[in-house]
Amino acid sequence: MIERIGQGHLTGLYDVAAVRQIEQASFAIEGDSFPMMERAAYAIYRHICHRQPSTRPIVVLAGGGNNGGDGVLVAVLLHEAGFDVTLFDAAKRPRTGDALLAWEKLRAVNVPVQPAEAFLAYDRSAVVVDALLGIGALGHPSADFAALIDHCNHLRQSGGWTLAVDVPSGLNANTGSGSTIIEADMVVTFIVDKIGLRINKGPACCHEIVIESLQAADLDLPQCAHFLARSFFRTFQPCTRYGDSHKGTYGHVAVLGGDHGFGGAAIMSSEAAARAGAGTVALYSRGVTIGAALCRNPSIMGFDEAQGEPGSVLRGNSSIIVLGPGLGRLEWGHRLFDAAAQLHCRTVLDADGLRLLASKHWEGGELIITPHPGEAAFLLGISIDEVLNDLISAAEQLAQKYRAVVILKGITSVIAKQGEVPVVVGAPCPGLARGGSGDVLTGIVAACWAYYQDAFTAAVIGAGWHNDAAIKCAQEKGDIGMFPQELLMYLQKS
Ligand SMILES: NC(=O)C1=CN([C@@H]2O[C@H](COP(=O)(O)OP(=O)(O)OC[C@H]3O[C@@H](n4cnc5c(N)ncnc54)[C@H](OP(=O)(O)O)[C@@H]3O)[C@@H](O)[C@H]2O)[C@@H](O)CC1
Ligand SMILES: Nc1ncnc2c1ncn2[C@@H]1O[C@H](COP(=O)(O)OP(=O)(O)O)[C@@H](O)[C@H]1O
Ligand SMILES: [K+]
Repeated sequence: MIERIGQGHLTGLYDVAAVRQIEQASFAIEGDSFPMMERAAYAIYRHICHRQPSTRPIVVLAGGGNNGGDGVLVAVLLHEAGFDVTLFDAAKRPRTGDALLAWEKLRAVNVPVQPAEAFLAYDRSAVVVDALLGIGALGHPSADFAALIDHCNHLRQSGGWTLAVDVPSGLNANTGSGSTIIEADMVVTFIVDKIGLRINKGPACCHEIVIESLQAADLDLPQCAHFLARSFFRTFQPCTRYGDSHKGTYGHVAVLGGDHGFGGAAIMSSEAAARAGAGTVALYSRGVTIGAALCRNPSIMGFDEAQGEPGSVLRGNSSIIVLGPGLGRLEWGHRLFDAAAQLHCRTVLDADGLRLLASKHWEGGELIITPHPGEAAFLLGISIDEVLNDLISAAEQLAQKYRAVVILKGITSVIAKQGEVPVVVGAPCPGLARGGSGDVLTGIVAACWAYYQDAFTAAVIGAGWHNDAAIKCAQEKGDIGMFPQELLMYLQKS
């Protein structure tokens, strides 16, 4: 189902081990490894000519490995083309292999070279080519490399432009983690798209990613995940409606929650379900919350405890329940959680619902759970760092442990289900980094579930749609100016 909806928009994300396998196969076929480094350098050179054809000076930061070797060859090409290029040499030991061959070429054409430390005093507005560390980096950058990275980021803040070769230095290409990382306007990554560029801190450091396959061998290796690019939503409008339809066609969403003090969460979730196209939406909450919800959105149905049991807000077994936003962890929340489980309906579980899930056994309907890394750590009994250092595995473990479809939320979100390749969706949107964004997500996902029926499809489309609408909203209102519920007005903007 996902493949059908993705229609070629789902691309593979690979880890370093896979890249190394492809690399070795390619070298064996070609009988030499240096031509691939030359193709890598030429690809970078082309992108610089295309994107920065100005007379700005160009700085190449080159480490001692093959990532640095790429940078060295880029410097040669730029120098020969008449650019004002200086290479800062950060190698700590004599180069070997292809990196040495590259260095010999550089020496033959007299590219200006300075020691890496001199870069720390460099203050011109330049194009910086980051070729310090690539997929061979181990652990955090050494202190001297971290200083170079910090200075590069400082220059960028003052008007510079940074292109990262293969991977922004300091970013772990497998986990997307790192302490001091190059912020790259453009990352030209080689052979395949790498998982670390798309999760955790990766997306915030890679403002644009270009993949250059370098004519590498075409091996059929397992992907860590698929990536659903934002461009998907340029041509795909989720939850479109049909002429031959009625409200029942688009399903019923029942939001249970909104204890005293947290009513807004349940209101936002129900409003999101309605705006994302659910045929009917009901809210079961405290009386005061119902009053406020109906003032904002009279199209939803509101029921408080005095009017009956939680089950009274359902419309048959096909209803989708949202449980968690504003649920609280007091007796009221516990009771609602237990009552919701008894209803055996498909359930989107978030926030306090997840905290209760960790301590109670869920015997209710099929689940989509939407933890952020803190909640994921709690659910798995591990630390947040352990979750962040392997988001894909954390999402997969959650899917297995709770027999659920999982949306592990973050700057990008990882969607996992047992037996499926996980999908990464989204792009950075700092405007979403505020209370309520997750509540809005639950409502959108519930409406998608009612529409698409398949939980994994609903989770992928719902999470991507939420992110896409938020980015459009932020473009008009600004990251500080946007409220989570306002993104709902952008669910249908192209
Ligand atoms: N795949 C391909 O087919 C192609 C690959 N290509 C390119 O090769 C790149 C991979 O090259 P690679 O394997 O030489 O590793 P690389 O990233 O340069 O790192 C090793 C160097 O970093 C250093 N170093 C490590 N950790 C460090 C730390 N924490 N802090 C500081 N320093 C640290 C380490 O130093 P050492 O430990 O030796 O002192 C050594 O000098 C790949 O990303 C792509 O750009 C292209 O040519 C196209 C074809
Ligand atoms: N910087 C960011 N870039 C992109 N998405 C973000 C960012 N910060 C938060 N989000 C998204 O916003 C939502 C936040 O959810 P959550 O932390 O549960 O918020 P709350 O519980 O307060 O509603 C998630 O969907 C997450 O993916
Ligand atoms: K790099």
